[in-house]
Amino acid sequence: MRLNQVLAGVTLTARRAPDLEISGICYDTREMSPGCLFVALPGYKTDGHRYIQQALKGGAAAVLCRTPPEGEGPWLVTPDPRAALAIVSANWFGHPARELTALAVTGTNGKTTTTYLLKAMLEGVLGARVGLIGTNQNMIGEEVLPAHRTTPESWEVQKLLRDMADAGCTHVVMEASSHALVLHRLDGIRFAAGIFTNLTQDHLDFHRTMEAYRDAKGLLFRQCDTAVLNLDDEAGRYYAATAPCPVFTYSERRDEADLTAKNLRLFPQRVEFEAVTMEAIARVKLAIPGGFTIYNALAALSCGVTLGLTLNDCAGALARAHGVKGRIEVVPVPADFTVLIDYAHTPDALENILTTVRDFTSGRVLCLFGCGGDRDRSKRPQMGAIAGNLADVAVVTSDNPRTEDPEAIIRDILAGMEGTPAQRHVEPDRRRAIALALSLAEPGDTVVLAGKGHETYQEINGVQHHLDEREEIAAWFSK
Ligand SMILES: CC(=O)N[C@H]1[C@@H](OP(=O)(O)OP(=O)(O)OC[C@H]2O[C@@H](n3ccc(=O)[nH]c3=O)[C@H](O)[C@@H]2O)O[C@H](CO)[C@@H](O)[C@@H]1O[C@H](C)C(=O)N[C@@H](C)C(=O)N[C@H](CCC(=O)O)C(=O)O
Ligand SMILES: Nc1ncnc2c1ncn2[C@@H]1O[C@H](COP(=O)(O)OP(=O)(O)OP(=O)(O)O)[C@@H](O)[C@H]1O
Ligand SMILES: N[C@H](CCC[C@H](N)C(=O)O)C(=O)O
Ligand SMILES: [Mg+2]
Repeated sequence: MRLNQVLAGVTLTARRAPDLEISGICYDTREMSPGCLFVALPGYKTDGHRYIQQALKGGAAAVLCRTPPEGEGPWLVTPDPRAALAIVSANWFGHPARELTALAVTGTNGKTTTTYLLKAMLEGVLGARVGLIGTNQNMIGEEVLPAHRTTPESWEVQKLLRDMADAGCTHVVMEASSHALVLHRLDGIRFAAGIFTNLTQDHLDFHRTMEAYRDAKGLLFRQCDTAVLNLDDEAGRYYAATAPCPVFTYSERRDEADLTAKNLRLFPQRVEFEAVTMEAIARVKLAIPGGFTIYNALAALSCGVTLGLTLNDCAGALARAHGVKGRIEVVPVPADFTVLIDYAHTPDALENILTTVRDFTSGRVLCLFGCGGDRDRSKRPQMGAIAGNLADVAVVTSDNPRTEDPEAIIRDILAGMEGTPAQRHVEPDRRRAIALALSLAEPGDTVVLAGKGHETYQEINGVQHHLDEREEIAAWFSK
């Protein structure tokens, strides 16, 4: 493709490059191919501008950057290379989002679950082929592709959208992380609906304050036809008052919402309720337990209604939907206690899962958990306090320590557990901690392994070591 075609819509403040042919676009010299346009991204760990000479030596046809390198080029200067990367990527792939009905889900918890409900709903009601982009995996219809982050870099997002459109997908549902919104990974995509689940503490290492975190998520609504908002959440009410697009609201508690849930019934393996709009009432049955599941269902149903589907059809499709890997996943075990794996890695999620489990447990609740390294540290004592107050037995261990000392992370957690009633065990090795938790379980108990959900690895010092909690549970029972 010609460089000028790729640059359409990009603000350029200086240019020392002719209109040459380029073979692709790249933002990392470690994954570069000759002839590409290298986009230098100013980063948090290093700066892509440091790698410009390396990129040129490696055969980059031109460089798009914020500060020009020494020499005559070929280079082009743009004030915000991350924003520019999104535009050139969309140009390269021919704006695939325009060929799809795109839906985005943002919020602290429930994004992955809600995207799966939406996919099941659109497939069930419309018989549509639906793409999915999110934490667990990316999907083109039924085809599964690995995911490395919740929302990939704009180049990867646009490539996935192209592949989806070419494969006959009519819809895409994706998670919009707050990082992605701030870092322009979704720029240039118009969403038919942007769905907000909830806002509670997470990622303060990146956003610094809850207001900044809220505003990051709010960026989504600048590029949506409709904002679908949880009116029971303070941030949801804030967006309802400030979103620059039409709003559709859902709630369990506020009758002024466009869609409400009535007659809620929680069972050990499912939830049931009535979904009510001005026009219709539908009975909803969803085979995922937990009070928070009702909110995820309301989010999906609201989105269906904004797309013009009937509430009844949407409810019918949800009745056939099932749970998501690593989200309140019950692991079958040959014992008279229950073991479940859940992705709760925020204070709010941990509180929700432990409260939910308590309602259906005749014996004790045992909670195994840790906290991720190189992430929001202020979550740690909060999660400690929640486990200490809501579980009967807490097994404190490691999550993904990343580059931090696991013992130091555990100390941060234990600080919040001071004076809480739970019986406490500390075992930094997660494998051994799982065995310990299982050995402590008695008939009627529930063991919750929290934090790693679908993950099948543990990241320690930049290396991903295989660790699948399902395998650990099976190994313990086969001993
Ligand atoms: C905080 C954050 O999001 N960081 C992202 C950001 O990294 P960065 O700005 O720090 O990049 P950097 O390492 O300083 O490098 C700057 C530039 O130099 C380039 N480079 C670097 C080295 C080299 O040898 N050659 C080279 O060209 C890099 O490719 C990059 O373009 O831009 C990079 C390129 O796209 C991303 O890989 C990186 O994601 C990192 C891996 C990450 O862990 N992100 C997490 C926090 C994240 O995005 N999480 C969210 C939310 C999760 C959720 O709640 O669900 C997600 O969407 O997954
Ligand atoms: N609506 C909800 N409200 C509060 N907690 C929830 C909700 N839905 C799910 N959870 C809890 O949060 C955990 C993560 O759920 P899910 O993966 O759907 O969220 P997510 O927003 O995609 O998370 P991430 O940001 O890590 O991708 C679940 O395992 C469960 O404990
Ligand atoms: N998307 C989240 C996932 C956290 C998962 C948890 N297992 C951890 O490592 O903290 C993050 O990157 O913060
Ligand atoms: Mg997710």
